Amino acid sequence: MTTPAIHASGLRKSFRATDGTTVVAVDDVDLTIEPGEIVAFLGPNGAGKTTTVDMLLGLTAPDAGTIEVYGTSPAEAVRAGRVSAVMQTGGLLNDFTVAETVRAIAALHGRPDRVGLVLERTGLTGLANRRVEACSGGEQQRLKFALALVPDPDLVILDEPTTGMDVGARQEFWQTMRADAALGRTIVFATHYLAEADEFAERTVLMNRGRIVHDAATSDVRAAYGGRTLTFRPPAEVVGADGIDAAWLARVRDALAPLGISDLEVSAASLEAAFLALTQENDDDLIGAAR
Ligand SMILES: Nc1ncnc2c1ncn2[C@@H]1O[C@H](COP(=O)(O)OP(=O)(O)OP(=O)(O)O)[C@@H](O)[C@H]1O
Repeated sequence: MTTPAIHASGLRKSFRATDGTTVVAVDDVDLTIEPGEIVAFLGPNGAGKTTTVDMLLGLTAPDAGTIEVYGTSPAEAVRAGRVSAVMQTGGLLNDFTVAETVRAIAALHGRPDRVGLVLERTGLTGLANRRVEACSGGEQQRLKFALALVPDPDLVILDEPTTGMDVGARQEFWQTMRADAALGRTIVFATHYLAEADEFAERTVLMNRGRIVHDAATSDVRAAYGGRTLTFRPPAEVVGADGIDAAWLARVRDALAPLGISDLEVSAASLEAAFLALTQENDDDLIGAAR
């Protein structure tokens, strides 16, 4: 049996808020991730994604529960170079160039041989001599990803890596990630963006209020909860500038009526519908935050 990349059981973490109340950030989370999986942690603000990621990386100690990363403690796995992270904020020195940054981290890891390769993998070779402060937000995140790849880790954990990027930069970032994941690395990422889970992750772990409310193949999440909506493509000749020809739609409704179908709506099934359904079951109040 292979050792799981991550095996966490009964994880709990609470914080004391400034008003003296206790916030349960992570509440009894069990999670096993096998080597080679690509997993999205999806959830609204405050769901507990970052706290979970911090515990997986050994940055925060759980109040209760156990975590093993490749059969050892998270801190040991990080020290051994088996796990790397791309965090939301900070971590880069503005005065360094891209290449100097990668060289400095490679020296720390004793892997100067990896500099050229990781620059190339992350599409940064052409920007090697650009100062960090002159790089766009997307380029800086790619640089962080390059740094994470220096020790050639088995597992990369990314905490909302594309926050603040425009659509183009996000796509570029994920293209880089996708190319790397194809080489067999295990990837776990936290995101607010449903589209990112949908496009990139084979498995989606949906968190809300510190708990895992759903954990399944991303396609199953959609099928189970968003799949109630019927969609189809009408023939081109009935679609005009104002939408679908009303008479044609009426014929469709008449044809479906004998099948017991009513209130037919033409709208795309989406992971968003699944997400809203799942978090609604868990807590109505947080739906606004998820949008
Ligand atoms: N250091 C801390 N002190 C007090 N409360 C905290 C601390 N860290 C997290 N929390 C609280 O724990 C809960 C979970 O936060 P966490 O950052 O893990 O959620 P998240 O899903 O990553 O949210 P976001 O998407 O907004 O980053 C929130 O209510 C947050 O306010």
